[in-house]
Amino acid sequence: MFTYVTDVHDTEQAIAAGGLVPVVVLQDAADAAPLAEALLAGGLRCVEVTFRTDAAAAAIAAMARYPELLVGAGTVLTVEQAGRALDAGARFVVSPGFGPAVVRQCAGAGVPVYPGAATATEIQMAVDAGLRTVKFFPAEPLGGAPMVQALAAPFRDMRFIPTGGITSAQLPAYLALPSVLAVGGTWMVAPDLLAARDWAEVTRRTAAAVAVAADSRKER
Ligand SMILES: O=C(O)C(=O)C[C@H](O)[C@H](O)COP(=O)(O)O
Repeated sequence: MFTYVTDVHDTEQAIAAGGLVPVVVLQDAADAAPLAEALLAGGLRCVEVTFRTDAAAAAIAAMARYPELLVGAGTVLTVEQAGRALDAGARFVVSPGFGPAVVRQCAGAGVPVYPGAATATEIQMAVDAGLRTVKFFPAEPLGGAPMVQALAAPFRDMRFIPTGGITSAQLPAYLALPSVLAVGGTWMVAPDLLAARDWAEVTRRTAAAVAVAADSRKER
């Protein structure tokens, strides 16, 4: 349980605590507050709001008002987006690939940044940049948990947030790996649920995922 995150280490601990990063695409920032409450009711205290829509910055600002929720920004492709994310109160930043300018900007601001990495070369770029956690994207098409395990072998200090094509069914295989910090995905916050404002179903899927994640961790 945490109420306030002060540095990179605390942020990673907070993300690792639930083992899940719901990846949200919000069309309307007015939905941010009910969504935050639905996730919290499901037992999750972390969310990634993607810059796939114009509502992202306002949604991050609305969710950042919940002190028990760790709110990050996703799909951050440019320094302009990163700046808006940080101004809105994002406490971590995620990108689909490795963007040196975004990584430098976040590191300079002291905000944890998790760039996407799909190959050993990209992981080595993250090592060069002084990072110790990357998003592994797109996880399922790239080979899933066995691929993470294979990549983790030479990168002993690297932690991974596999994301892309994952649902509850694949969660245990990923979370059984000590190198996996958390698993990201949209299945708890699927676009059809958000469009229908079906917050009860978001809470139900979140609670189910939280339970699977907790069980999977016991296997480590
Ligand atoms: O937007 C980004 O920055 C991305 O890198 C892509 C998302 O993480 C995936 O789209 C996750 O979505 P699912 O595969 O539905 O779980």
